[in-house]
Amino acid sequence: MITSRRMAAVDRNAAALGVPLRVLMESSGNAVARRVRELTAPGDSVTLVCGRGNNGGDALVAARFLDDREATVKLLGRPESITTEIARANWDALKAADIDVETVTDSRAFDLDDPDLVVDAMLGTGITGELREPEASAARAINDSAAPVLAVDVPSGVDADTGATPGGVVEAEHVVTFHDLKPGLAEHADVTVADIGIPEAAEEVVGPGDVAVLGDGGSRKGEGGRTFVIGGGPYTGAPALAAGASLSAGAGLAFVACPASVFDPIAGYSEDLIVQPYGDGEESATDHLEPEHVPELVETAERHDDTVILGPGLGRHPETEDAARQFLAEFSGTAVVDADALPLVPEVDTDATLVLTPNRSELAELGGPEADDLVAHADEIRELAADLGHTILAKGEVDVITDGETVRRCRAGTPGMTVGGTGDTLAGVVAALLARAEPFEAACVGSYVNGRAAEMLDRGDGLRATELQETIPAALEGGDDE
Ligand SMILES: NC(=O)C1=CN([C@@H]2O[C@H](COP(=O)(O)OP(=O)(O)OC[C@H]3O[C@@H](n4cnc5c(N)ncnc54)[C@H](O)[C@@H]3O)[C@@H](O)[C@H]2O)[C@H](O)CC1
Ligand SMILES: [K+]
Repeated sequence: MITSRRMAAVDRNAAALGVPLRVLMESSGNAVARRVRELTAPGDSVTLVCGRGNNGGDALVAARFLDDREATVKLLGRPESITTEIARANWDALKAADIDVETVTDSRAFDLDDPDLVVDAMLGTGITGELREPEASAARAINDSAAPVLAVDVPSGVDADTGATPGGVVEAEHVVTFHDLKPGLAEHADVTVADIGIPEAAEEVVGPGDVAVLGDGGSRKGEGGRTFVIGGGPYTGAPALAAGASLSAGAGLAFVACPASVFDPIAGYSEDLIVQPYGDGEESATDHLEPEHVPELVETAERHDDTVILGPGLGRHPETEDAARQFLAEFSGTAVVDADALPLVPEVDTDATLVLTPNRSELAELGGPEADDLVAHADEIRELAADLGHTILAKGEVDVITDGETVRRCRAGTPGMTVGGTGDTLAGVVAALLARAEPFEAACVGSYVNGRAAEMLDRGDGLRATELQETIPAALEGGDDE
């Protein structure tokens, strides 16, 4: 089952893999023609009623494959009003081949004759709201006719995602749909799912399509969230990189909560970060996170609905580990957990929603496989995510991302990314995306955007993590698709 939003992502990924929509439409049209042939005999009359979008385009292709049937193509509207380039190209191809085509400009004059089969290619996944004219009149004429109907992709009038038919629908005995079943077809009696050659990788490998549809799911696009990094102590660069990258990826504000002893260096890296030291009222400034600091951190993060990043540069002082455990036990918001905080996750019961971003050794410490090739062990990583109840983004040459059910892989990135700090920027990007996407999607797109940001720098071995902050915005815009 596939939603129209996911389908849009997969289409675009397929194009990036060298299989553009025009090629897919050729397969769709071919599949429609095959089904027409199964439902009719040579010489039978078939009327193809075509809308002006790609749903109509599918039937324009099908007509080219139907020379042994009496095919009549009716375009609803003027050829100039065809909305997509590929549908127009297929219209031109029909005309060039001297195949008979009719345009219906007055829907009151829409006449179906009495064909042996009607192909309903008026509207597919591009419909919004109730059927409008001329499609509404044409739908009535199709329903009044005694001819059986084969719908292309979905019966015109139905919402492919919900099955809703707010303004009437073509009553189709048969449906040929593409790639995968649509949720709105679940109740339909005769649905043929046609393989149109979308490569499996378009679904399983994160690509530009995943980035393109981000924010289309009713999420809070444009409202930059707040990132709250709990890190620093023995190291200072890591929390600053994570916070900075989250700003590059759209966070509105980025805070770093750190031990007072490292306030100066962290605050000195960038004027964009808001640095909040803890433990500065003590006799000598704290140099690591301790359990007594935790209640205030939890309270601050929850009060502002911040996305937390727990771990960068935190170190492994036993008191810090206790504090991190306590944070996880008390916090009920959303967090990315990275670095030294990762091994503590399996030890704690938490209500928080977590995205874990382990590298290979941290993955093993979490209880996952010890492996160089993460893809070969994707199933074990999925089981680990299911056991822990959190999303895992396992970092390797190819990243493996899983929510315990679905597994995707991401191969964006460059060999130069093995340099220190790129994991911190990744945590920052994922945290920013968590303000506008579900955890699994934020992890997938975060992995892709961090990798694309490195590819766009084109620095080879001289890559520095600080530089990624400059190309993350463009990578997220999806400009410069592969
Ligand atoms: N996704 C794929 O891999 C493939 C899909 N194919 C087919 O393409 C359609 C979707 O095409 P699209 O151009 O996006 O939309 P439609 O043709 O469904 O409709 C767009 C058209 O309709 C107008 N419109 C919108 N709402 C209404 C309405 N309520 N009443 C009247 N008119 C309406 C809108 O203005 C546009 O002009 C998909 O279903 C597949 O059939 C390709 O085959 C390639 C592979
Ligand atoms: K249709």
